[in-house]
Amino acid sequence: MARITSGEMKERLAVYFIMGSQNSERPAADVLKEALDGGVTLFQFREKGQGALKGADKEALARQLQRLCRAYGVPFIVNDDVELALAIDADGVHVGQDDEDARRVREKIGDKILGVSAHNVEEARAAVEAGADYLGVGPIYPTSSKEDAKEAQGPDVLRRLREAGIAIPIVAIGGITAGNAKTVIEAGADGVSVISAIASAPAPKAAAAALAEAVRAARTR
Ligand SMILES: C=C1C=NC(C(F)(F)F)=NC1=N
Ligand SMILES: [Mg+2]
Repeated sequence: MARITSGEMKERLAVYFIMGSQNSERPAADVLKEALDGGVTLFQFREKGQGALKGADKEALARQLQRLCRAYGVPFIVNDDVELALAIDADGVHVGQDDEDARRVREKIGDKILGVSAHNVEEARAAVEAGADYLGVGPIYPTSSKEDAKEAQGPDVLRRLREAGIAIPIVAIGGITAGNAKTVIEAGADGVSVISAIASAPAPKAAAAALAEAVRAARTR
């Protein structure tokens, strides 16, 4: 398997759903199935926070959600936990600035997808050097999904990265909804990533479809 191309990565980043067992009262698999039916293009298993599963329980949930994604042809990304990603042959990993060094992770995962969080031009450049396939940039807006989130940066951080010549696929994260997705795409993001906009929605399928439509409409400008 070769490295994902930049073009395919940008397509996959259109509607990037992220969740774990702590993001919904409902079983994660039920929410994920609805999100996949609604058209999410990429999924990240992020098992964090108060009450997060560990060890065998975490791996069992990961495998269950991975099977669902495989049935829909949607790549399955694991947040933080590189060893879990390798153990279950996930399609990729996402690491933040305080996780394992991106260069080391690239060495461990070979051609799998590598996503890196970046908050500024310096971190973005370092992630590109380390072999990232995409950057997660944000929080763009205030978020309720990440306990230790940094200050919301607004869409301008995306413009600053593009003006600095950062051409790598970028997904915006943090407080994104169907109502503000167009703004972040116009500011330079290739797609949007969400937790609560889908996981906390009364109808996750409709929420995913609305996000997909907002991103599609914004791209055709
Ligand atoms: C902290 C994070 C920042 N960005 C992303 C992603 F959207 F995947 F790029 N995932 C995370 N877990
Ligand atoms: Mg992390």
